[in-house]
Amino acid sequence: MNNRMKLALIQMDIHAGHPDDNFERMAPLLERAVNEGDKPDVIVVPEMWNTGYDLARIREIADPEGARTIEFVSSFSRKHGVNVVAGSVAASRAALGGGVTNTAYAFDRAGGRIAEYAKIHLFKLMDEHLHLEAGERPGRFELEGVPAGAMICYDIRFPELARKLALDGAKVLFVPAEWPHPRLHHWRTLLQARAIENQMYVVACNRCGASGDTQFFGHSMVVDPWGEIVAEAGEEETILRAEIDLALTDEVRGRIPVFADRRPTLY
Ligand SMILES: O=C(O)CCC(=O)C(=O)O
Repeated sequence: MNNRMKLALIQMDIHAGHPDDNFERMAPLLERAVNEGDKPDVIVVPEMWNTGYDLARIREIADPEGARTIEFVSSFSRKHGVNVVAGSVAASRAALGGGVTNTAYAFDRAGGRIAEYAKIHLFKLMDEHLHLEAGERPGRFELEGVPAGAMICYDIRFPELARKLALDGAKVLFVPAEWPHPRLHHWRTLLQARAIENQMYVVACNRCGASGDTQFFGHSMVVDPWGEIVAEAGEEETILRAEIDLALTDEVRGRIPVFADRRPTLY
């Protein structure tokens, strides 16, 4: 992959409460991502794409131990030799007495699972805390030698978590989301802020469409370490493509030495 990384972000609609439908929708979108245009190095998909936010039925419809998702995405990655940051899915856990986590996975080109992290901050405005179990570990991983991190949706409101991932070396932050109207300005501003303050790429894949009264605006985005928007989708279902140059992270970190200038003993 050298320093360049080709990205394909699948900004898809999700049918809340219907995992079979969502697996059926995801399959052709993944195929399009690798077969149309330049083959990407990394595909990224949104948050909770298997179930959507049918939280009242989440224990019933979640993927037991993430097994279906793992098999589905891993075999796709292996077949096409592509990395996939597999968004997040609702996964039920026998170890949590059937409790459900909002879990992100990543797979390498050989289909190997290289990351697993569950959303740490549950979003009370949508009652997540009443139905889901919170994750306990940050999502730091390596993607073909590139230090990376993942933060799911609401987690991006917590700059300490992004900073921790950056201090642990992350140069690219992947953000799977289901971020709705009317908070488009929060979404765009927070993604740019996390990129600027941590001098890293932010690759954010949001869903589009509607669930009940909630409208999701899409606007999946790739932001560079200088805070410039490299690519941004509109509100429709689409595959957003971008190519990033990871050398820019070191260059920007050299230009304004934020990490060297930190004074953590004071805060
Ligand atoms: O923080 C927000 O405004 C949106 C968060 C959200 O929708 C989520 O975490 O699912």
